[in-house]
Amino acid sequence: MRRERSDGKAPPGPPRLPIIGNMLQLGRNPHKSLARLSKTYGPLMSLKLGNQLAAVVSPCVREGRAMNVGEATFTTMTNLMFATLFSFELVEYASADTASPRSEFREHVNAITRYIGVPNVADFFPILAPLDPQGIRRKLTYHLGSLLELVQGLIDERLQARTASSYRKKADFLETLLDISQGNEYDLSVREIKHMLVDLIIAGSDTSAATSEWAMVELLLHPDKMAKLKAELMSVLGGKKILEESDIYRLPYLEATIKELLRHHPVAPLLSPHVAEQETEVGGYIIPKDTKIFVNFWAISRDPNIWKNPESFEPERFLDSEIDFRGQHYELIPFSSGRRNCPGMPLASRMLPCMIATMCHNFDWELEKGAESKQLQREDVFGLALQKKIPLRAIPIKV
Ligand code: HEM
Repeated sequence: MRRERSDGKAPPGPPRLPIIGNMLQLGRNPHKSLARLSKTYGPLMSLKLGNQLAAVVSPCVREGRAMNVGEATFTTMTNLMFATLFSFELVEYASADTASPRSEFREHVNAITRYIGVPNVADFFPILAPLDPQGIRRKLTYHLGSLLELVQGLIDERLQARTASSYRKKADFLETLLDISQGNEYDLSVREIKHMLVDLIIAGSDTSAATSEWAMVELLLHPDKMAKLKAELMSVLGGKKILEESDIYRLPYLEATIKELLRHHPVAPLLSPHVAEQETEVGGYIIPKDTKIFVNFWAISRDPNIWKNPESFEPERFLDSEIDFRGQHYELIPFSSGRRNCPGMPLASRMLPCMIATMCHNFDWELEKGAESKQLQREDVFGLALQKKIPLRAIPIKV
C-alpha cells in the first residue's frame, strides 16, 4: 500500500484527517521525538507523577472529603506534561479559583476530544461543509485556537529569554525542539513546534486520566480484584509509597488490570480515522482509494468470538496470556498498530501503572454516601476519548 520514495527516506505515515493530526503539519514522524521524550524522562516522570498524585489526594484524606478522581488524575497528568514540555506546572500558571486558566484549560481539552469524536454530517456530505451544520468546526476552532494561543505565548516567552546572554538552557522538550529548529539538521518551524506541543497536550492528558478513572470505577465495583491488586502491591512495594519504573515488571496483576482496562474501556473506541492512499484489498473487501477508514476497536474488544465473557471485567484473562497492547496482537490495539500508532504509548504504559498503583497502594476508597449507584455507573460520553458520564467522586482513606 505504501510507495518508497526516490530519495531513500522513509515515507510519511498514512494520511491523517485534519485536526486529529496536528502533527500532520510537521510532515515528519512524531514517534522519534516522543520516544526520546519517553526514554529521557520516563523513569523520572513515573516517580514525579506518583508523588504529585499522592499530594493531590492527601488534602482530601486530611479533610475527609470526596475527590473527583478524573479531575485529580487529569491535573496530575497535565502538570507532568507541562513540567516536561515547559519546565513548569499548570498549577503554577493558574490560580486556585474555579474560573482559573486551569479549569478553562481542562474545558478546552475536554471539548476538543469530545467534538473531534462527534460524527460530523459534513464528513459524509461534503457539500454541507461550508454550513458547518452542527457547529463542530466553529467550536473546535475556538477551543483549539485557545490552546494554540496559550502555547504560542509560552514559545514566544522562551524565544525572548533565549536571546539574553545570561540565559541558562532548560532541560525540557521545548528547549530541545527550539534547538532543533535553530540548528541545521532538520527543517522545523515554530508553527510546527506549536502544533506538535498542542497535540501532545491534548493526546497525553485526557487519555491516561480517563483510563485511571475507569480503573478506580472497576476496582471499586470488584472489591475482590482491588484486594488482589493491593496484596500484590504490598508484596512488591512494601513500605515504599511510589512505584518506580523497575517495579512495573514485577507486578503481573497490575499489568493484567491495565490490559483489561484498555480492552474494556478503550479510550479511543474508533482509534483515529485514516485514509486509504490507494485502492487495496483487505480480507476479500476492496477498499477504494481515498476511503476514510475507521477501525472499530470497540467492537473488536467486545467480540465473543475473541473474548470469553467480553462484557465482564476480568484482569485474570491476561495472566497466562501472551496478548499485549503494543500493536502486534490485533485483538488488543487500544494504541492502534503500525507506524502511525500512538507515539505516547511508551509514556502511557509507564504512567498508567504509576497512577493506579499510587491510588490503590496508599489509600482505601469509599464512595460518598447516597451516591454509590450513580458514581459507579459505566455510562460514558462519546468522543475521541471516552469520558465517564458521571464523574467518580470517592473519599480516600490513608492505609
Ligand atoms: C491510555 C493512554 C493512551 C491511549 C489509549 C492512546 C491511544 C491513541 C490512539 C488510538 C491514537 C491514534 C492512532 C491511530 O490510529 O492513528 C493516538 C494518537 C496519538 N497519541 Fe495517544 N494514547 C494514549 C496516551 C498518549 C500519551 C500519554 C501521549 C503523549 C504524551 C499520546 C500522544 C499521541 C499523539 C501525539 C497522537 C497522534 C499521532 C499522530 O498524529 O501520528 N498519547 N493515541
